[in-house]
Amino acid sequence: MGDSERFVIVGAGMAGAKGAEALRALGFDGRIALLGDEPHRPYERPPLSKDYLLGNTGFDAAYVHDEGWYADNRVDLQLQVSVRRIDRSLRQVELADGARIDFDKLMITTGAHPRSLPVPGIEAEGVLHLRRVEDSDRIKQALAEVDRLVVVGAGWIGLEVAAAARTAGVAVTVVETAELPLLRVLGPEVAQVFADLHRAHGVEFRFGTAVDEIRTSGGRTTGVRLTDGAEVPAAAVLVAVGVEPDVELAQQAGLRVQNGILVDASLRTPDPNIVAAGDVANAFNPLLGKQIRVEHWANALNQPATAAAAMLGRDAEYSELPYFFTDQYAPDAGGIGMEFLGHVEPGGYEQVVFRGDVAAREFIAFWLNGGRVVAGMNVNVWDVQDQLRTLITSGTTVDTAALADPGTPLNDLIAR
Ligand SMILES: Cc1cc2nc3c(=O)[nH]c(=O)nc-3n(C[C@H](O)[C@H](O)[C@H](O)COP(=O)(O)OP(=O)(O)OC[C@H]3O[C@@H](n4cnc5c(N)ncnc54)[C@H](O)[C@@H]3O)c2cc1C
Repeated sequence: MGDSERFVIVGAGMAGAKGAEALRALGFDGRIALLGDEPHRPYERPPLSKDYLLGNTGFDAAYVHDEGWYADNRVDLQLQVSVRRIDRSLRQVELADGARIDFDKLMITTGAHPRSLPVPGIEAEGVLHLRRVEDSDRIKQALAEVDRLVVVGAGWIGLEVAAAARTAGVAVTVVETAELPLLRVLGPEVAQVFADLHRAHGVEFRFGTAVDEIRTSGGRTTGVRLTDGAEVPAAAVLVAVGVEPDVELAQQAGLRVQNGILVDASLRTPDPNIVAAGDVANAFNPLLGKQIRVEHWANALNQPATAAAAMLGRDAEYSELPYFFTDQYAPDAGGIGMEFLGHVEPGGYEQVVFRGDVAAREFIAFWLNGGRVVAGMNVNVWDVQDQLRTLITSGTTVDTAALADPGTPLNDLIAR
């Protein structure tokens, strides 16, 4: 490893910034170029659907590093720079303007973008998506102007924006093809908790139906028509139907792509000079024993350290359980803060056990498979993540009555 080596990171979001940080923390002394197509230095996206959207925090609070950090750490941060090609044989990336940058090792952290909806009217003014700070600003402005927001998709982002809109006094209709919000990720038992939460705050759900057409007048949206024939008038429509990983560069470079860039547990692609991390990476997780692409903040925070180690030729594996958090409505207004740890497949668990008061939204839910806890979610209950992690990774067969009993410390359930 010489001083003249140049490592390039494509994608200046959370994972890219953490990748640069990890390289320096691991002692890499060569050149680092961090290339991003947004006009801002790397920032965190969770506030964009929560406190930033609500105006409770400014954009400054979202930056991953302060402005001076990049120069202090000799990270050549290049913004508004779009990489259009990776040339593996020459070990160069080509920018949109044709300029080329050599690399010895490359980390791809291009993230993901919102999935579009293939319906007429999708291009109309007032149809919104949410990924970047500019999107959040547009939604904030819409919430100040419209009486009703239609949210298409009852996933995490759709629900968080629904909560922000209700908090801002805007009427909300959520359209969802499934029969409950978050059904695919949580299953019906816990999905019901989120349906109840939002109904209690005045959200109207249209389940079991999809958007057929976005209605427009003079190029502006006037609402949606649903596949069941119903119409919902609204001057703003948020399309929140999931994201797609930004894999084009990898695909064009001949790397293996399948729901993200396929990488091993060390986050290596089959090309020894290229690794991937964050939302774009479909990595083998040794704890789960399978490939998984995780679209969550903690993954973008932690995975790059393993990718950086791989760039430096060191042995490291990323074997964290997926972790996710959300905040919906203020805690003093009957809202929830929750953390989720583990992984549940649709239909891939046998039972959900609740501990605590579900009606009061203060509980822990445990998903069990084969008598073992495979995932857990603490809702308005804190400081249990370490115990949950140990419970899941220990593979202990648990007594469900004791699991449901708040009087039994979680640690007592873990086989020693
Ligand atoms: C509104 C919102 C709320 C969220 N809330 C939560 C939450 O509450 N909890 C949670 O766990 N997770 C949450 N997430 C998910 C979390 O933010 C993501 O997992 C995380 O941002 C992924 O980071 P990343 O660096 O992998 O990708 P990104 O953040 O997408 O960054 C990738 C960057 O690469 C750039 N890029 C792409 N292609 C190129 C190219 N060819 N050339 C140059 N640059 C390129 C992109 O423009 C982008 O800036 C939320 C996400 C959003 C959008």
